Amino acid sequence: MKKVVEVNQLDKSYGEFKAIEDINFMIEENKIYGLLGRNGAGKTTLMKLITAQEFPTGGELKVFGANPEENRSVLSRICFIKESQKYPDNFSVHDILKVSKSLFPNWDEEFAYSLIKGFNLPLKRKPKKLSRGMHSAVGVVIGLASRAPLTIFDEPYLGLDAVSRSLFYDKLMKDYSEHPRTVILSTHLIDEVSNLLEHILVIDKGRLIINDEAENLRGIAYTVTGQAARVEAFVKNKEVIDREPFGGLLSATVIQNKNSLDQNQAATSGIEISPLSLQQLVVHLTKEKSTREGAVAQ
Ligand SMILES: Nc1ncnc2c1ncn2[C@@H]1O[C@H](COP(=O)(O)OP(=O)(O)OP(=O)(O)O)[C@@H](O)[C@H]1O
Repeated sequence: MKKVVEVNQLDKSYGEFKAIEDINFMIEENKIYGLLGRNGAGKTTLMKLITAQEFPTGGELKVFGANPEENRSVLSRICFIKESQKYPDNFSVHDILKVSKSLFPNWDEEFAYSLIKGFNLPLKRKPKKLSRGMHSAVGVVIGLASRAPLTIFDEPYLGLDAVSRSLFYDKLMKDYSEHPRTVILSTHLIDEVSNLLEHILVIDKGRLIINDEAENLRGIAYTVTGQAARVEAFVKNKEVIDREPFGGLLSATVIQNKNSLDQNQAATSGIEISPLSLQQLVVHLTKEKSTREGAVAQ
């Protein structure tokens, strides 16, 4: 297993404010990572550190085994598509593709133009004249066609409609299976992409609170719903991360493997057990009243 990114005790402060605090993780080659968290959690800051657009104030960061700062051999292997990516005003979409081709050694011209067609992008139009969704689609095309060994998408689809987002996910999956590479996808549309993601990193207030395989997370939390007293009895001694009462009913969210939940007891008490989606799990773990920081980080 090759390490693409290694982060040890990483800190990034802006003056007194700690945007990233004591983060440790590793990104392996040829996997799709989801970088998730609330607004202002520190996701973009972390991506900027990895791509050497910002510099750490503490700790160690290695990308492809080296410090990425002003390191051409590292940076030439990265494609970072940012939310609201900027392009020169006088460039047409065609010009942007031409420059991209010269920047990315693995660029696939044919793939790029097939994506342009798929997203209905007008080649001669300048960025200022593109709709918001079209503007995002240009970034998506570059990110995919770059085939960069480390491709990072930071909320790449502002304004992209559901059809175009679905096209993005399909193309990403298909191309990734034919040309494996490492992808980091930061998004708030977690349910939409949860099937694509193989490993999940969740940041909350600058700290890493989840670092786990998506598969493991799919089975760690359940919602238990039923008559309030029976639910309370059922969840006694279990780790409850949320309680939502309504009328005489209670919906409690527990962190527990379903296999170790007593299905018979649930059935006889008229309790329903349903798995929490990745999005619900992230919401539960990062909402304000949560005091679970660090609880599930490895
Ligand atoms: N240059 C800067 N100077 C001061 N504070 C900054 C700077 N850049 C980012 N921050 C702060 O660092 C924190 C993390 O910001 P960041 O952009 O990394 O969040 P994010 O997780 O990407 O959020 P979003 O989901 O809203 O894009 C925020 O509080 C932000 O205001």
